[in-house]
Amino acid sequence: MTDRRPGIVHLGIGAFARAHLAWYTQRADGNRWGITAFTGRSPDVAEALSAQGCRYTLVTRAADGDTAEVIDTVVAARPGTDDPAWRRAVASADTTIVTLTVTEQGYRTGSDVPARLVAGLDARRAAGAGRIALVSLDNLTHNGDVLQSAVLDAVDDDGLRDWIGSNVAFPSSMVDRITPATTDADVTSIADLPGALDGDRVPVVTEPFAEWVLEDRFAGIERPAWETAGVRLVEDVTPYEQRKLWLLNGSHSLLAYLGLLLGHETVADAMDDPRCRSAVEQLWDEAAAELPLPDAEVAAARRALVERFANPRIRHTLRQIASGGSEKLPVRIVEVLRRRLDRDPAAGIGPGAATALAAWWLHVTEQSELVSDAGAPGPDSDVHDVLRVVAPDLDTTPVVAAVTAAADRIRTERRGTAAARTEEGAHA
Ligand SMILES: NC(=O)c1ccc[n+]([C@@H]2O[C@H](COP(=O)([O-])OP(=O)(O)OC[C@H]3O[C@@H](n4cnc5c(N)ncnc54)[C@H](O)[C@@H]3O)[C@@H](O)[C@H]2O)c1
Ligand SMILES: O=P(O)(O)OC[C@@H](O)[C@@H](O)[C@H](O)[C@H](O)CO
Repeated sequence: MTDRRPGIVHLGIGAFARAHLAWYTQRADGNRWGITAFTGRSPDVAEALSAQGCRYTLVTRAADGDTAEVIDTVVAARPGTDDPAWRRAVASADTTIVTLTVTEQGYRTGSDVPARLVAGLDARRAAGAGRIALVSLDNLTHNGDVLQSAVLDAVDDDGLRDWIGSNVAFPSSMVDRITPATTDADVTSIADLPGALDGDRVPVVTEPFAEWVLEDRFAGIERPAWETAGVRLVEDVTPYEQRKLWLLNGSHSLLAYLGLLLGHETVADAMDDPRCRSAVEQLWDEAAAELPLPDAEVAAARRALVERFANPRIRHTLRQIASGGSEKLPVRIVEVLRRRLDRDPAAGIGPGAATALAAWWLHVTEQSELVSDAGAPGPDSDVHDVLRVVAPDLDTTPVVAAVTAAADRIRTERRGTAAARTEEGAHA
């Protein structure tokens, strides 16, 4: 039995929530809070976690070695299909926080996430359980506002809409900790690691770095003392989320598409390729020009990213990051470009953004077998089809010319890579 108060309900208990939310909650001083976790789709993680008492090993993987700790903040794990349990958990007076990691798609038209939240909130209103905060931990701009709109769009009862307006807070947050999908090799390799849970089937491997900036919108809502664990509570999360989305996630997407085209498998491999690295630096220069932050802070974030991306022991696969580009590129790349052109229409698209869009175009057309993205244009797409999906307002002659030229350069680099491989093969 746990002595933790089951005050947090989480939807989408994947690797990230277990490396971030659960870890921060374990480190917080004061009352011990627990998480009732629901999977977003497949029940597998809930079943595996339940089979081991919901405890699991968090492996912190630094460039020079691993450390392990057992996380015990998840107090129950349920399949997302268990609707009665979901309603009960959200309606419980113990619960004051609902957190989500449901990917970018979870907020889009066609997702069932908003309706599930509304069902839970309706049960809470009926139970008279009081105020609650819904906290998105997904990589979206103004994720709290996006979540609020998605929830309100799914409500068709005016009384419930009014209740949500008075009783539900939607703080935005910036979350950061590179957490790749756990591999079978990870499961095997932790068996002998001191501090690991015996026989763990669902460990999580993450990097040493962690950051969480959270809007302080919890008036009348109890929450863990996350600030004692290093969480920064702020009035406005905007500059922090822009720093993270435009520098980290933007370059991740660029590395994913360009790196896959040039034959790389992981972020660290791609970062080691001067062609990818110089495109990343160009993209960062373009983002830095639009960021409302002191130069020194941006420079420090860039230095930290070089070190984090180069960690050779974190196998963050480009294929994982490449998924869902049609949802990710508008937020990570196109938003910066739009601001650049608004500020100075003569500036044109920068080389970093042009390379990122060109690489995505070639990814969807020349590597269609790797594409995992329902919103992506098909394998016969031209540059206009690509822009129509991620930047319809930017289908202009200069943008088309720059993206086409960048695509030509990448094709030439690909031919160079293929020729070098053939030659290496001949000499082997
Ligand atoms: N992994 C990271 O490094 C990282 C870092 C920061 C933020 N995030 C955010 O967390 C999200 C999840 O990452 P993860 O590493 O835990 O992935 P994961 O694949 O391990 O887990 C994803 C979870 O989301 C659920 N899900 C996926 N699509 C859904 C949908 N359309 N509707 C409802 N639920 C859905 C899945 O069932 C699963 O429970 C990311 O998309 C991102 O927004 C991840
Ligand atoms: O998790 P996704 O699929 O939204 O994006 C892939 C990565 O860019 C992302 O997970 C980063 O690793 C993460 O945002 C780091 O904090």
